[in-house]
Amino acid sequence: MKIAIGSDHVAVELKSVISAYLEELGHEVVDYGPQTAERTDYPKYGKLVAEAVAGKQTDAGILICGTGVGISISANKVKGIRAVVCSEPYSAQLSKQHNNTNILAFGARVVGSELAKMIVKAWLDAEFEGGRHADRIAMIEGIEQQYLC
Ligand SMILES: O=C[C@H](O)[C@H](O)[C@H](O)COP(=O)(O)O
Repeated sequence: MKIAIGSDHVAVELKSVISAYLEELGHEVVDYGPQTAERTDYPKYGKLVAEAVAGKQTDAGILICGTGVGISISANKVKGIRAVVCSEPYSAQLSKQHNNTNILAFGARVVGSELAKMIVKAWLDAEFEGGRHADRIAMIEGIEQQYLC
């Protein structure tokens, strides 16, 4: 898979660890920054990765900030994005199986690198189940049509 990754200043180091892990798993990684730990603003990188995923330049996205909250909220403002913030693998897995999430987020101030890898693996390995869940995604898209231009 081709995977977009982005963070803010808090998570530059964890972004490198996760990028290397993704490459070990055989994925192609596109790094949307930042490249240094100089203080910056997570909405910029949430938007860049969300646009890559929504525009189908990449198959999926991973976003990391201090908590994963701000950067996932930012990504979710882009039409077509279903970003989830997780701090354990179970929610990551179910977010793909039931909610067909296309961006995974987590917090560098919340999870360590080994737990982050487990969360990433659970998310990547899971598959959307469709059926009743597809009906609910269609309902989410209905809300999006109403409120996002
Ligand atoms: O949701 C926001 C993230 O956790 C940010 O990483 C955090 O707010 C950055 O805070 P600071 O600028 O104090 O490092």
